[in-house]
Amino acid sequence: MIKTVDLTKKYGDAFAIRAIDLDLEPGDLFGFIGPNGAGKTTTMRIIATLLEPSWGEAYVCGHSVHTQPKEIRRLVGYMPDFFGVYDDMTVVEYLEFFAAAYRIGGDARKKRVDEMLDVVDLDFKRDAYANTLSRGQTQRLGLARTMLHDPQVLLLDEPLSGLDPRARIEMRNLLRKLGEMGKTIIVSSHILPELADVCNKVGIIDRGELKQNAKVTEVIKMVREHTVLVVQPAQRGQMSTIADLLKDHAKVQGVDTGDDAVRVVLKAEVEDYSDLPKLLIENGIALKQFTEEELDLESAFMALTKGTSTRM
Ligand SMILES: Nc1ncnc2c1ncn2[C@@H]1O[C@H](COP(=O)(O)OP(=O)(O)OP(=O)(O)O)[C@@H](O)[C@H]1O
Repeated sequence: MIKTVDLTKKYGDAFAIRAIDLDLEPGDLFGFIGPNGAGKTTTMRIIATLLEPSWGEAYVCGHSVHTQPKEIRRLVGYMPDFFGVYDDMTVVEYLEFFAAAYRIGGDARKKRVDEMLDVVDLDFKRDAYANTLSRGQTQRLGLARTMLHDPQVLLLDEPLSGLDPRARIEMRNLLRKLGEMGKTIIVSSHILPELADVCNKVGIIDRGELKQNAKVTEVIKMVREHTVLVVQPAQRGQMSTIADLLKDHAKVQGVDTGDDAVRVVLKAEVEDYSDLPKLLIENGIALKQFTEEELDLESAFMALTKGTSTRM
């Protein structure tokens, strides 16, 4: 559905994006994550045919941005990170204005506008002036406008930015709903955890280069250098015995005794650690918990974009 090959944009000597290869299938909800200035907007604007690449290719449904931009524009809806709404228009008038620009006329226009207001849950504001909407409502209005021509592909630039927690949840639910409608969506953010649970794939971009591009669970695995086990005995008094038994084990890099569990950091190359619980049980320890610690997404993101935190 969306494919980019060696996609590159240079401004002077500086690379805004460098050799980006993406391959998204119909129905993918792709989280495009990176710090400010990483190249997310540049990539999306090229796919939307609003910007020409320096070299490389981008295809939407097999159409090339170089040779078939018109076909692509019909298929794509692009929502920029900031857009203005007109002061003197109500929500309905605003959408009807853009529907007219898409040459949707007559009854079809009214029907389409009503459908979009329903999808983004903004019907209750239909007669309100667009400039009186909250940031979350404005984003939803922007999304409705982006979808007026029923694009199969949505490119949404930071739709969650500046939203309060409640509006964020609403927008995430809306993204899920659009995914279920079968749209192929690229949604950008500079915060990985905020998107990870709605997207099926994520790409992490830093300084114009795509660092990781895979399913959410795979990305976490890739950035995880060491497996960490959380070991909790049935009896608290046995924590120090666990630490003593494991600290010099050949597969263990180190142990860290906490309040109610021992964290065991395995050596980087270790994959099979099935002998460790066996060893503990043989030494008379009843285990309440023996699990891999989940790597939180914030740490994963920071590990992948090392040294760029000052640019965020
Ligand atoms: N017109 C331009 N002229 C020169 N440099 C540009 C231009 N547009 C973008 N850049 C540079 O290209 C790089 C990528 O910018 P881009 O806007 O794609 O990043 P981004 O990931 O979308 O960031 P943000 O989250 O801040 O929007 C940045 O270093 C930016 O300064």
